[in-house]
Formats: sequence, structure tokens, C-alpha cells
Amino acid sequence: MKKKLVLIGNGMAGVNAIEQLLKLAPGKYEITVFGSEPHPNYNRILLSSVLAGDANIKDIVINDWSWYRENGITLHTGQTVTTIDTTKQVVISDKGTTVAYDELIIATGSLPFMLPLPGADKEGVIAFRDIKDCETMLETAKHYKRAVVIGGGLLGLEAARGLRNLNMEVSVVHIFKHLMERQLDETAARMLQEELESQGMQFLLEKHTDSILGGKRVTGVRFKDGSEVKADLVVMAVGIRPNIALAKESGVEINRGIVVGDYMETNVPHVYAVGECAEHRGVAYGLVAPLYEQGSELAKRLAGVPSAGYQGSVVSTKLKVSGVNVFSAGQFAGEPGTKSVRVQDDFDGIYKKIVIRDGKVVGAVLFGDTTEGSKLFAMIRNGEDVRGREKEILLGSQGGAKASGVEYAASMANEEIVCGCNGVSKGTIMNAIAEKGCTSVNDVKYCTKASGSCGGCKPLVADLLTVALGADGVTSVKEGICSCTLYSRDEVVDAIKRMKLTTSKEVMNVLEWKNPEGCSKCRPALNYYLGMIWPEEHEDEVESRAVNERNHGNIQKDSTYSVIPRIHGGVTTAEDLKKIADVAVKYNVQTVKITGAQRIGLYGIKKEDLPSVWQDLDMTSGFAYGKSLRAVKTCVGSTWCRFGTQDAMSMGIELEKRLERLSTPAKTKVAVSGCPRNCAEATIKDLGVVAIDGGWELYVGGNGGTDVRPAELLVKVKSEEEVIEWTLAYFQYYRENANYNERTSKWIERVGLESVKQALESEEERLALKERFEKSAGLTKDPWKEIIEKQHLSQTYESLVPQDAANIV
Ligand SMILES: Cc1cc2nc3c(=O)[nH]c(=O)nc-3n(C[C@H](O)[C@H](O)[C@H](O)COP(=O)(O)OP(=O)(O)OC[C@H]3O[C@@H](n4cnc5c(N)ncnc54)[C@H](O)[C@@H]3O)c2cc1C
Ligand SMILES: NC(=O)c1ccc[n+]([C@@H]2O[C@H](COP(=O)([O-])OP(=O)(O)OC[C@H]3O[C@@H](n4cnc5c(N)ncnc54)[C@H](O)[C@@H]3O)[C@@H](O)[C@H]2O)c1
Ligand code: SF4
Ligand code: FES
Repeated sequence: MKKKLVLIGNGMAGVNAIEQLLKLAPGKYEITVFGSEPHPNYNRILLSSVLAGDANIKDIVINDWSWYRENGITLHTGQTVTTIDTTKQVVISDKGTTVAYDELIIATGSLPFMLPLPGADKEGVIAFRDIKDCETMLETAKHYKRAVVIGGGLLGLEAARGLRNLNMEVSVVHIFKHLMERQLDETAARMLQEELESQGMQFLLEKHTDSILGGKRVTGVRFKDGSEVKADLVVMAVGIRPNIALAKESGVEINRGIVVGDYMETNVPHVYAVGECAEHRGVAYGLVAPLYEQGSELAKRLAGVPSAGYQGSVVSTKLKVSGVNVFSAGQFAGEPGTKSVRVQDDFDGIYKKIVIRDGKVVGAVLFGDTTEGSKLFAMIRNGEDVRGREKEILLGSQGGAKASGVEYAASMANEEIVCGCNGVSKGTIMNAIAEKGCTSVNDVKYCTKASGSCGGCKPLVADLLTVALGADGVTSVKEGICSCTLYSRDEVVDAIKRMKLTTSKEVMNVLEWKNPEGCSKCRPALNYYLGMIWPEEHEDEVESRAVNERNHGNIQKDSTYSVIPRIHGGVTTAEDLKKIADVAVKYNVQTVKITGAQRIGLYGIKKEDLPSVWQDLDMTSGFAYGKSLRAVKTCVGSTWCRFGTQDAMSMGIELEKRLERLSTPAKTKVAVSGCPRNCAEATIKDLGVVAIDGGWELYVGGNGGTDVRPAELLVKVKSEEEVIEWTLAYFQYYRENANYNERTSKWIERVGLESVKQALESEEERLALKERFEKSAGLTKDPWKEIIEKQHLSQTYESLVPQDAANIV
């Protein structure tokens, strides 16, 4: 006779344990499952994606009704077990269903912690835990405008992002001075906050909530300092508490959670606990990876398979907010006895930190670029000795590169876990590739579940596919330019041309964007593509531009702005220097700095002073904030230098005058050196011009930022006219072919230098490209002058610089 197994809690941990048990001992148990929610088992993690509009409820079901039937499982949904009689070994539900057990699993999960504030019971005050909460938010957003999320942790920020996607105004209230303090250090948290602010979220930090205001329905939140914020919806995301009331009443030992041993056994014979409700060695986990590890040990125990038992888990997290990459694992804070390696690039918004103790990586924080997350997490879990290579992990060896993702994937042991969310090892993935013919990340997801939840392991799964099949054997999954569409960049550009679409709204309508307002990723991209394709017809959609571009200045950490006027080729005059000095004195400028691009920056200008500063300067904008040419750096060349073979300064000035103002897919930097000694460092620029005997060499695709990349030789030419011709043609080809936001270094790496050479080879093509560039460049105007002129027509600066582009970075 089969033994009777009862599971209380139809959630992720309990059902996963049953799935694993069915694999190890099919048919050993007659299984009954109770679940309070009226749904089959679903992926709670993906509720954030449902709220953000990237998935619907149907998509997130893990095991549908037929799975229970096919495995002979009796499922009681919408029934809460209220009694466990551990002597008679029966459970009783609130609907009176009584079921006997030989073995019992309690997997009741957690309850969201609701702050016990006066007014917290008002309509419109909810948690974010289940499908019902998600549906409430979706519905509320149809009728109301203002949401307040209390709690700046993972859940709060994912809720806030979802509510923004639903076009609500969102304020996040956080008790500490930086967000996600459980996962991030202050630097990463600050970068995250800036990023989210530019997506339109407001933050109220170091705020202690006092009460919820309103009548029947919430109208606002009051804080202990007396201030208030208006709200039509309040979402509490201030943590969770293990759901242990039933276990407690049934005489099962509890502490913070249900106390379990290494085999998930409680103090009561035949009663086990798994998931968020369980406390193992003093820890109750709140992420699925450890819960699945627990489930695996429990399944072995129930199947009678010997094992070492559960030993506890190191956890990693990834914030699921589109356009924001944040990863954190282990002891990230850097306590005494630890040392850290950090890389920070404020320009590209990248921050990486690893924490080392006794030669081992014990923690990591990644912001902006999380591709190394899985690799670092595996190092932390395995306790790999990295003595002597500490810096290489983030920076690469001297003169060499970091181990590539593919090399790392190849070196992993088969039993190493690749997908923490779903507990999938490298071995399982390699088997699926070999035996089930998987050739894409999507195939692997379908066959093994790897990459199906937070998506953090996608890069590693892709690398494993490359290890198994070679780069040519991997099918890339079709991904749209953002989560609003499945159309790729080329398809969107093609549709704009074919159907003569001239506004973003039209593109979104015609191509049936999922989110009719677009998002922070697609709106600036569409504005760029439209401007590039229809330079005359398309009217720049300023509200779709990034915040610095809207303001024509870079916003600084104290919310003031920088003003950096154009200084062609880095060559200035006493006249201009006098003007800059006068402005610096008049406006009490805090810092006057020679920038890395040979110009002069004025830092600490108040936003309201910007137009008068521009007017007093009477110089043009240096576009130090724009996705366009930043500057042309030059050396003194043959004018002064005894080694110089050509006039680098004149060439630089001419190039800057030709290239300035016109939008490019990403920022671009140019340099001109007067001889091969290359003092202007032209070979780490998007375009570098180096004088040689009797001519010039043009280098392309260089980068001196985080991912240093030497530029590659495009062509050698003889005359100055040819330098101009090739430069403009190259820039136009880049404008027409790169993805929005793709630097030339990444673009050339992707498409290969040869394809660029081929495109520019024929003189006819080159001249046509040059002509298109010149036509578009001829239509641009200096934005500072435009604003000053319009102000004279009594338009205010605020009205000229749209600030309502809430979710644009
Ligand atoms: C929006 C959101 C996003 C998340 N994102 C991530 C993420 O990206 N990565 C990550 O690792 N984790 C994430 N989590 C956390 C993760 O979802 C949980 O760790 C996981 O779901 C816990 O699984 P569990 O089975 O222990 O509990 P649950 O999934 O909560 O399941 C418990 C179930 O038991 C039911 N139940 C309770 N008591 C009874 C009873 N007496 N009788 C019958 N049924 C009962 C409950 O109704 C519930 O359905 C997220 C959570 C949320 C809410
Ligand atoms: N991407 C992910 O991995 C992910 C996403 C969502 C949820 N989750 C999990 O779901 C669970 C719940 O998430 P969570 O973010 O609610 O929990 P949490 O405990 O991680 O974070 C709660 C946050 O709220 C803040 N807080 C506490 N009291 C507050 C108050 N009175 N006012 C303002 N802020 C206050 C805390 O400082 C903390 O940062 C966690 O276990 C989390 O790991 C994970
Ligand atoms: S690159 Fe050549 S010409 Fe220019 S400053 Fe250096 S040595 Fe002189
Ligand atoms: S690690 Fe989250 S889906 Fe794989």
C-alpha cells in the first residue's frame, strides 16, 4: 500500500519538493496538497513581471491543473488547513476536509509584514505577495493616480517599477538613508536611486511612517516628522514573517520560523517543514534558491535516498527592474578583516565590487553590468582560492583580458548550480543540450526551467550553449528593443522607413506596442531612429530624451549642473577665457575645471541660472551631456611640435565643426595626433586620426572607459579632404546601423571591422553617406542659443525644457 503524504501550502517550495520526490520515487506516495489560494502552483517571483506588464497570470503557472491529475495528486485549492492533529496524524481544513497522513510537509511560506499603523486597515492599503494583490494593483491603476510604496527593498522597488509602468505616480518611502541596504553598499544604492529617479520614481528616505490618512479609502501617509504625502494606494513592502501560526498551535517547535534539522525534520515525528516558513540553523530564507535546495534534501529523505542533508545556503539576489542591472551576493558590506576590489564608472553607470577574506571571494555587488554575477556567485559558493588573482577577477590580468564567460562556463564542474532560482546544475543543462537538442536559451528554459524566473542566469546559460555547440550553433532568442515590443531594432527601423512613420506615437501604434506610452528604453531609441531616418520631417521629441539632454547640461550629485562650452579642438582664445572667467565670478561658480576632453567646465550652476550663464558666456554648447560628438582632442602638431608632420590642431578644429551637434547612437569622442607618437591618445577614441609621413591614418572603435578597447585601423589616406570624407561617411554609417545606445567599440565588435570597411570602400557610397551626414548636420542648431532666443519671446525656461519625461533615464 502507498504511504500517504500531505503537503500544506501549494506554493513554490512545497510543490518543488514534491516534483523532486516524484522524480526520485514515483508512485511511492499517495499525495494530497492543500492551498489557501484558488490557483494551481505558480511562480510568485514573476508577479513582478505581471505587474510590470511583461507577463500575464497564465504565463506564470508552474504546474497547471493537469499536472496534478497526471501525477495522481489530490489538490484542494481555496482551502486553508486549520488543524494538524499530530497524534492521530490527520489534517483538517477550514472547509472541513480531513485527510490522514503518514508523512506531512508544512510549506506555508511567509506573510507580508503589515506595519501596525493607525489607518492601515483602510481600503487601498495592501501588500504585494500574491495574485490577488497583483490584480488589486492592476485594477487600482485604472482609476487612481498616486501610489506610495513603503519599503525600499527588492519587493518595494519591483512594485514601484510595476506601478510606474501602469502610469501611476510613485513615491517610495524608505526608513534608511540608502535603498536596499540589505543587498547594496552606499555607492551602488546611490547609483540605483539615481537610475530609478530618472525612471520617474520619487524617494522619501529616512522617513518614519506615522499613520495612514483618509476616510474609508486611503488619501495619504503621514510621517513622524509631521510631513505628509498624498496617496490613492499604499503598498507595504517592509519584509516578511514566516507563517508559523498553524505549526505553533499544533505543538511543532517554532522560533522565528519552524525549527528544522538538516533533513527538514521538525521536532514532531513525520512532520517536516520546507520553504520560507522553515528555520534552519537559525536562518529563515526569503529567496527561492535556498528553498529549492531544502526541497531537494527533503525529497531525498522522503524517497529514502541517502544524503548529507541540507547545510545552509549562500544567497544572491538580482533586482528585476527593466533597464536596471543590480546583483548582490554574500557578505557585500566589507567588514573588518576583508579587503575589496572596486571598479566605478560614473559615465556608463557601472559599479563592481568584490569582497575578499582570507584569499576567497565572500561577497559581490554589481551595478550596471551584472554579466559576471553567476561567475562570482559560483566563486563565493565554492570558496575558490583566488590569492594573487584578486584584481584579475574584475580588471583582467596585466595586458590580458578577464577570463571570458565562455571560458568560465567551460571550467565549471557538472554539479555546479547555474540557475539558483530553479536549482538547475550545469550537468542538467548540458544534458538537455545534448539529448533534447536545445539550441537557444529559450529551449533550455523550456527543458530545464533554467533562466525562467529572475533571468539572472541567462548569460551563463548562453555561455554553456556556446561551450556545447560553438558560437555558430547557438540560436539567439528573438528579443525586442525593450519589453514593450518583440520587434528588433532592424525591424523597427525598417518599419519606420517602409511605412513612413514620423513620430514615436505612430510607431508604437502601428507596431502595437504592449505599453502604449513606451518605456525609458524605447522612447529615446525611437526618437533617435526617427531623427536619423527623417532629419527634416521628424520633430525632436524632447520629452523622450535623457534628463541631461533635456536640460542641456549634466546634472551633478548635488542637483546643480555643469556648463561646458564648445572649445573646438581644445584651442581657445584669451577672449573666450575672459568670458568664462567673468561668468565664473558673476555666478560664484564652485569649481572651474579643465576637463579630460581639453575644455573648461563650470560646475555647481543652479538650474535656474543656466539660461543666463549661457547668455553671458555667448559661446555654443559643448554637448558634454549628449549622445553626439563630445569633443575632438588634439595635440599641437606641426604648428609647434618639432616631431609633428601635420597640422593636428587645424584638422581637429575642422572635424569638430563638421561633426558637432548631430545625434549619434551613443556619445562619440574623436582625437587627432600630429605624428605617430600619438600624444592625443587617438587610438582609444571612437575615431582617431594619426598623422603619418605623407598622410593620415584613421582608427575606429576605440574606447578608454571601463572596457578599454584599442581602436582598429580603418584606412590610410593622403589628403585632408579624404580625412573629412572618410570621417563623415564613417559617422553616418554608424548613425544608420548601430543600435541606439551602442558605443562604436561595441558596435564594431558586433559587426566586425571588415563589414565597416566594405561599406565605406566604394567612393560613391562614401560620398552618399557623407552627403546624408551633412544634410542632417545642417539642420541642427545650438540648443543654448535656441533657449535664449525663445526666452526673449517670453517662454519660460521650465516650459522650454520638458520635465515630465518621468521615466526616461
Ligand atoms: C512579488 C515577489 C517577487 C519575488 N521575487 C523573487 C525573486 O526574484 N527571486 C527570489 O528568489 N525570490 C523572490 N520572491 C520570493 C519568493 O517568491 C519566495 O521566496 C517563495 O515564493 C517562497 O516559497 P514558499 O513555498 O516558501 O512560500 P509561498 O510561495 O508563499 O507558498 C506558500 C503557500 O502556502 C499557502 N498557505 C499558507 N498557509 C496555508 C494553510 N494553512 N493551508 C493551506 N495553504 C496555506 C499560501 O497561501 C501560499 O500559497 C519574490 C516574492 C514576491 C512576492
Ligand atoms: N528580486 C528578488 O530577489 C526579490 C524580489 C521581491 C521580493 N523578494 C523577496 O521577498 C521578500 C520580501 O521582500 P521585501 O523587500 O519586502 O523584504 P526585505 O526585508 O528584503 O526589505 C524590506 C525593506 O523595507 C525597509 N523597511 C522596513 N521597515 C520600514 C518602514 N517602516 N518604512 C520604510 N521602510 C521600511 C527595510 O529597511 C528593507 O530594506 C524578501 O524575502 C525578498 O528577498 C525578492
Ligand atoms: S603626437 Fe607628435 S606632433 Fe603631436 S605633440 Fe606628440 S610628438 Fe608632437
Ligand atoms: S538564477 Fe534566476 S532564473 Fe536562473
